[in-house]
Amino acid sequence: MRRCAVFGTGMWGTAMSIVLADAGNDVVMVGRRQEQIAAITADHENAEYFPGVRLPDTVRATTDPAEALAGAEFAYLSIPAQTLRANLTAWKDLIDPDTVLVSLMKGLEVGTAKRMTEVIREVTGFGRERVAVVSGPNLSPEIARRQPAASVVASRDEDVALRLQAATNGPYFRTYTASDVMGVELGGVVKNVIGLAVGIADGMGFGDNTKATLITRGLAETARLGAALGADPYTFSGLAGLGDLVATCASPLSRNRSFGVHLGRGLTLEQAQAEVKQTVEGVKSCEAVLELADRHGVEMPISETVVAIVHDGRAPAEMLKELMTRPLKAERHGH
Ligand SMILES: NC(=O)C1=CN([C@@H]2O[C@H](COP(=O)(O)OP(=O)(O)OC[C@H]3O[C@@H](n4cnc5c(N)ncnc54)[C@H](O)[C@@H]3O)[C@@H](O)[C@H]2O)C=CC1
Ligand SMILES: O=C(CO)COP(=O)(O)O
Repeated sequence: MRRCAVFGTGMWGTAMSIVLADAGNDVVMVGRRQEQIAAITADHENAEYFPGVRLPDTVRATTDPAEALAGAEFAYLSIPAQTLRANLTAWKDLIDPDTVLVSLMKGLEVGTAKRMTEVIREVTGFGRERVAVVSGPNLSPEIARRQPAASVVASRDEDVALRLQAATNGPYFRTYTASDVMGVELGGVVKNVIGLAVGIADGMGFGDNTKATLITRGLAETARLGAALGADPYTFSGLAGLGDLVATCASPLSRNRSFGVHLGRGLTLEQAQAEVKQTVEGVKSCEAVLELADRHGVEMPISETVVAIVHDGRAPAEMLKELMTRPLKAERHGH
């Protein structure tokens, strides 16, 4: 039986562990809190996140990264993006020479604006055949309850993508391979920022026309950034682009969208943070997205609006007015 390590015992690490076990893998989760780890192994439940959802018997947990990594074919990383560099620096010498690192994260590193696979390669020195990403419309509460969904497994190495597809595909989780690692990652990162924007609009009391406009123009600015960086534009109409954007912007289960709703209703950043306790990647990553856009001369007006509201304390109503009164232009693909 194939061994998979999953770093992170939060919502997505737990849901992916269920997927991997149901797909026939032996799964070892790595967490930090002893009592949570013990409960996952003994009670087969991660009650903090998914009470009543039974984890398969082939899932166990440890606080010891070396134990989880021993013999692991794939190590999935599901921790907050801003903690990846420090954690991986501590773990890298424990990784077997054949293990492939798989990012499940949807954030950019603040300060460097690097994607997670870039951070992984920089910290470990691994070649591209040892790094991959999984991303798609995968709200963890639905996946943990085994509702059907699909996702993209991307690696620059075709053999790795196929092996990862085989390992990750299961009865209710259908995986598609891709080679456009950058596009798949950018889709997952920027959809969180657009999810915040849609949430803000919702919190301000606007309806579906406003939200559809933000989703569509949000996808346009995502694709514009991707094209400038060298990603495949078609990736953004796939599961890791449009698919994830729709799931996030439509669902009350999305933390990014919910966070936006609080801001739209007039809560401050701190008040919204107190309401949404789990990782909300868009809050930090939106600044890094803009940095990347600036570096490449790409206009991202919705992301700019989100940064202004989230980080500069600008009023949502004032920012919306600015967004609506930008210079008029033609709607063309890639613009
Ligand atoms: N929840 C979801 O539906 C999905 C989440 N993701 C991505 O997965 C990543 C993780 O998100 P979630 O599991 O939802 O977040 P979460 O907040 O539920 O869990 C985060 C986990 O990381 C751990 N953690 C926090 N700080 C840490 C640190 N400094 N060092 C080591 N571990 C630390 C926490 O203890 C927790 O186990 C994010 O990048 C998110 O965008 C991707 C797809 C779906
Ligand atoms: O990435 C996700 C769904 O694909 C989860 O979105 P949130 O992080 O906004 O909850």
